[in-house]
Amino acid sequence: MATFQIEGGIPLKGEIQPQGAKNEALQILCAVLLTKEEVRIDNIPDIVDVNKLIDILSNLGVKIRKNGKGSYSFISDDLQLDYLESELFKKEGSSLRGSIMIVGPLLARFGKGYIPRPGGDKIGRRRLDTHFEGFIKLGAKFRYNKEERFYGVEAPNGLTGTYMLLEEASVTGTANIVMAAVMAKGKTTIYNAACEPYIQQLCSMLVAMGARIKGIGSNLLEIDGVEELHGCTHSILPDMIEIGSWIGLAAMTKSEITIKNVSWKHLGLIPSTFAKLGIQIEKRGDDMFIPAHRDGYEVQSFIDGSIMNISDAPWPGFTPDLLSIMLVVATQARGSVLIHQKMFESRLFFVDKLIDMGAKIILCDPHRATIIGHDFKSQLKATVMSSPDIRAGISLLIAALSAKGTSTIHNIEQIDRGYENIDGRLKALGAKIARI
Ligand SMILES: CC(=O)N[C@H]1[C@@H](OP(=O)(O)OP(=O)(O)OC[C@H]2O[C@@H](n3ccc(=O)[nH]c3=O)[C@H](O)[C@@H]2O)O[C@H](CO)[C@@H](O)[C@@H]1O
Ligand SMILES: C=C(OP(=O)(O)O)C(=O)O
Repeated sequence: MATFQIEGGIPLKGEIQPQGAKNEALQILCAVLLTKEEVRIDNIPDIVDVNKLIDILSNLGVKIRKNGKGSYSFISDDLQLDYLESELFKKEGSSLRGSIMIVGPLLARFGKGYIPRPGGDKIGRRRLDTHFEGFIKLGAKFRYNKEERFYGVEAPNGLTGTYMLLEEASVTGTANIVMAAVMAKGKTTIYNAACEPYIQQLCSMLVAMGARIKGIGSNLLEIDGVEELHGCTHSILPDMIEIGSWIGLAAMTKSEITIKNVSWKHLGLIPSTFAKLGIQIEKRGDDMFIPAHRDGYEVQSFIDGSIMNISDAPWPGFTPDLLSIMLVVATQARGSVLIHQKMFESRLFFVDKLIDMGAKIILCDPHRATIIGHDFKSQLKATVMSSPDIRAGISLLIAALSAKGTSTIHNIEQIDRGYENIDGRLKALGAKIARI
């Protein structure tokens, strides 16, 4: 278990280039299984979850060539499907959430797909019903081994397009079903599809490979199945959750930071939601400038004067992955705010650690926390903590960077799952952080 030691209270300054998006990379990497031709992907982040998925692809027999930093080519012309029934796959497949998205492409191309219960953050129940109900609608037979928690779908005679209304707009569920449907016979209509930028990117990549998809960007996708898909090149967007993390970090540590090439048009409600906490964000071309908030930042009020409430919703709503960061930033705001995490059940328990550090937080229930900001009149105090999940981890790191004294964060593997060389990049901005 690795650990960070952080000396807090030092304002940072400089430029940061956001990494390629973790959650887009996980979808795009699975899509390489849909063709025997070469697929080149650029801007792949060098993070634990993505590297684990690349290892899974390699063990499946995908030929992988590194072209340079963040750029790989993949050829899936001779896959070893036996690997899917191996003990190694049970271990590797269950170590991240993104592995679930190999099932759709394998089902589409080879008529079978298997997966152990995938890992990822332990932030509440993470059902897979949407994925498997979609595959069943396309004609697959489903089985689940409860003992081994191993899922399987098979369709030896291929899949057939149909209409489906998803129970939830699941992100990985939509990606999986789309990838299964692109080579099904006939037309598939998916209503209540997730439509966030990374799903749009996946669909655009599939179109570049020869798929026929209408409605990209909306929650109604219409897919006309094709016989086969071809190679393509694809570049991954900057990671909007990482961009949000840098905004939060800049505000809470009173740092002046420029985030380069953020791809503004894909950020949705992220900038305006930080503005609700009074955080100033300046658009400079495609860069984002965060001034040093030397006089703090003030929570805005609703028109009727009621207490500010920040909550999540499926895209184009505000992403649940940034609520932990909003919460920590609110601990130093001027004013009070209610953070309501609607989508996940156990993502707010990390506030105990912030309360230990002196933050004023009432955890109302597992979904809601009220934060009474200190307005920097009282600095958080350094402490020893452990990172329970990726976004709580980065939030604790932000708290530690703003706190008085030296903090220790254990279990930083959780942060490494999704943030590339976070300590190196923080040091380049002037932070005092050591990996021990
Ligand atoms: C690898 C990956 O891409 N992970 C992301 C993906 O996870 P993932 O695809 O696993 O998440 P889902 O979209 O399936 O669901 C997330 C949570 O929201 C709930 N839910 C979802 C849709 C809905 O309409 N109503 C609803 O309540 C689900 O029950 C679940 O608790 O999307 C999540 C939601 O943006 C992000 O937090 C994860 O970072
Ligand atoms: C919840 C997240 O990741 P995963 O779905 O991979 O657990 C996240 O990225 O915040």
